[in-house]
Amino acid sequence: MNIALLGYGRMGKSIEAIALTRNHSISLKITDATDTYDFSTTDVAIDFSVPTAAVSNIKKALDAGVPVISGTTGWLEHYRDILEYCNSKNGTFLYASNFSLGVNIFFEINKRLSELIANFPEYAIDMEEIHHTKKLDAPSGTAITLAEQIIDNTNYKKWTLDKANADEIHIEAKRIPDVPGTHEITYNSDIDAISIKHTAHNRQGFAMGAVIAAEWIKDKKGVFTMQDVLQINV
Ligand SMILES: NC(=O)C1=CN([C@@H]2O[C@H](COP(=O)(O)OP(=O)(O)OC[C@H]3O[C@@H](n4cnc5c(N)ncnc54)[C@H](OP(=O)(O)O)[C@@H]3O)[C@@H](O)[C@H]2O)C=CC1
Ligand SMILES: O=C(O)C1=N[C@H](C(=O)O)C[C@H](O)C1
Repeated sequence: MNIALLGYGRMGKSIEAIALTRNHSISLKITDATDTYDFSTTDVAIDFSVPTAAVSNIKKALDAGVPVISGTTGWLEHYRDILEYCNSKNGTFLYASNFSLGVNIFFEINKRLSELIANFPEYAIDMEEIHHTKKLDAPSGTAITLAEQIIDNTNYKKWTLDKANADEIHIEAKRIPDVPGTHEITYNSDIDAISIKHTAHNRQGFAMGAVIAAEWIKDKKGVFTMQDVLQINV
């Protein structure tokens, strides 16, 4: 399979390394909006770029009739527009805030734990995410997914980076050099605390997940998620 890399930073390079070990080739590397987007030999495009470039990158791939995967975070206010755009082009699109198998298992645990805790208001929630200092967005896309899952199952109404009201989920976003990605959710009562935590040791899980998603999506039409790819259900 020929893969176009829309964004060739930390993740683009990790994806390239894994794609080559799985006998794929890289057809295109884009690092700037002024680059030439020649998709003529591309089977699937993978966008891991910057929040301000993701929408344009995704649309360019869809315009060329190329299935596109995006892992870029920080652009999700345009997610619905992209779904409509993809459908209007009879195209193929998959976004995930986190492509790693471990985090996708963690998402399912988070959903179940929040369902269980929903009936017990004595537990107050706190969420922490830690990433490297070069990360452009806060909170992380993964933290937003986790918070949205909890909001779907409980009386919490929204998430905030600031001091939270009782019906808000506080997300503490810490930036520490070289940390690939840590997410922890704690439910605290006067009596005890329940915590779940995922720690990425490196970027390999994200990159492997993106390549597996690209292999899976290649001949499909429509809008998909990593749940479709991994079929994890608790
Ligand atoms: N979903 C997931 O599983 C994961 C998502 N991410 C997300 O992926 C994104 C990229 O992360 P990471 O690789 O660490 O970031 P990097 O900053 O290392 O890479 C981003 C790259 O995009 C380039 N770029 C800038 N403008 C454009 C453009 N118009 N088109 C294409 N590329 C462009 C940058 O070039 P330059 O440096 O010259 O500006 C840079 O090389 C982030 O949003 C991050 O949050 C990261 C890990 C996992
Ligand atoms: O920027 C990163 O590095 C990461 N970004 C994603 C996010 O925002 O959740 C996924 C992972 O945590 C690493």
